Amino acid sequence: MSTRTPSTVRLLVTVQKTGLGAVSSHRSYSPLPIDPLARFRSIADATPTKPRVLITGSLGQLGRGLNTVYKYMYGDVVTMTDIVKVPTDAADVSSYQYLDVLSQGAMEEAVVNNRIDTLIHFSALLSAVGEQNVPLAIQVNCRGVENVLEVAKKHRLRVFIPSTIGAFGPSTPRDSTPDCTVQEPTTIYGVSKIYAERLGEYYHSKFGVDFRCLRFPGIISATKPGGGTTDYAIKIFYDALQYGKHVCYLRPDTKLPMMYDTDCMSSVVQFLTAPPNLLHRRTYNVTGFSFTPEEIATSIQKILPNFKIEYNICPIRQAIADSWPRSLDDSGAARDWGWKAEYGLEETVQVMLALIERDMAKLAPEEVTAQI
Ligand SMILES: NC(=O)c1ccc[n+]([C@@H]2O[C@H](COP(=O)([O-])OP(=O)(O)OC[C@H]3O[C@@H](n4cnc5c(N)ncnc54)[C@H](O)[C@@H]3O)[C@@H](O)[C@H]2O)c1
Ligand SMILES: C[C@@H](O)[C@H](N)C(=O)O
Repeated sequence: MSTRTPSTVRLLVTVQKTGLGAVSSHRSYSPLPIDPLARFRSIADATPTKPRVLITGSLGQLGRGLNTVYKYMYGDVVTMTDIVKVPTDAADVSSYQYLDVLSQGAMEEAVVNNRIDTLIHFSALLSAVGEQNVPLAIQVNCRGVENVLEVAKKHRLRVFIPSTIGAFGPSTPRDSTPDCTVQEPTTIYGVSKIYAERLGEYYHSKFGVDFRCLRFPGIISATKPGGGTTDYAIKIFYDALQYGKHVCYLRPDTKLPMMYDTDCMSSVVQFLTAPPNLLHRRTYNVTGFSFTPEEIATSIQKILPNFKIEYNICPIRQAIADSWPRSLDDSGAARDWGWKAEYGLEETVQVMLALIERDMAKLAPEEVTAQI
C-alpha cells in the first residue's frame, strides 16, 4: 500500500461499493448522510467538455486525490508531474512525467505535448519545511509560480494556484477572516503565497490570464502531509489507532481552520468550472470547520474512548499557528459560485478513522509507521 494513496479515491471507491458503515471490520461507523460522489457527478454533467489538465507537484498530499477525481469525472484527462519517483504500487497514477517547475522550458514542453488547457500548480514548500530552507522555498514557491504564469499566458491556459491561511499574519483579524484584509505573514511560505496571489491577479488584469486561486485551510486527508503546521490533524488519527495516544506539538487551545480532503477536491473542480462572469475576484477563501487539538481529541474519544492526547509544544510551529486565522469567512465563494463544504468535524473524524483503520488492517506495523 502506498504512502500517498489518496483518501478521496479510497473513500469514493469504498462508499460506492459498501457504504461507510461497512468500511471497518473492527468497529461500526454510522453511515454518513453525504454522497461523496454526487458533487463530482453533477459538475461533470454540467460541463461535458473535458478539460486537459496538468498537475505539478502531483505526488504530494493533494495531487493524487485530484487526479482520481478528474478520472472519475472525465476519464484520463490529467498529466501528473513531479520531481519524485512514483511509488511502485501506485495503481492510480496513469500518466506521469518528471517536471521540475523551475524549468519554464520543460513546463512549456509538457503543456504543448499534452495539449493542456488547465494547469494546476501544487508544487510548493509548505510552512514548516519552508522555514527550514528559505532559499529553496523562494525558488520553488516564487520562481515556480512565475514559470506557471508565463506558460499560462503564452498558451492561454486556465491556471489554478492554491494559497493558504498562511498568507495571513498576526495583524489580520483572526476570526472569520474575510477575503480582503490585512496580509502581513511572518513565514516565507506566507510571503511567497501572497506573491503568487498578487502575481496571478496581475497576469489576469494585465494579460487576461484566467488565474484562479483558493486560500485553503489545513487539509485533512488519509495521506502523508508535506511538512506544514496543520499536519498534526492528520497524524493524530494514525496515532490514535496505532498507539492510543498522540503527542501534539501545538497547545491544546490552538484553534485553526481545516477542511476534509473531499471538500477540498470539490472546491477546486467546482471553482475551475465556474463561468468567469460569476467571479468577482480571483482569490477566494474556502473552509470547512475550525477546532483545537483538545476538541479533535474529544471527537476521537467518542469513537475511541481510551484515546489520550499529550502535549510537547514545538515553539516554531506554535508561533506559526498563533499568527494564522482561527476561522475563515468563505461567504464570497458561497455567494459567487455556490461553494459549500459538506464535512464537519464529526464526519471527518469518522471517515478518517474508518479509512485508516481499514488500511492498517492490511499493513505490517512498520509500514503503518512509515505512512506518517
Ligand atoms: N495540504 C494542505 O493542508 C494545504 C493547505 C493550504 C494550501 N496548500 C497548498 O496546496 C498545494 C499542494 O499542497 P500539498 O499538501 O499537496 O503539498 P506537498 O508538500 O504534499 O506536495 C508538494 C509537491 O511538490 C513537489 N515539488 C517540490 N519541489 C518541486 C519542484 N522543483 N518541481 C516540481 N515539483 C516539486 C514535491 O515533490 C511534492 O510532491 C501547495 O501549493 C500548498 O501550499 C496545501
Ligand atoms: C495550512 C497549509 O498551508 C499547510 N497545511 C501548512 O500547514 O503549511
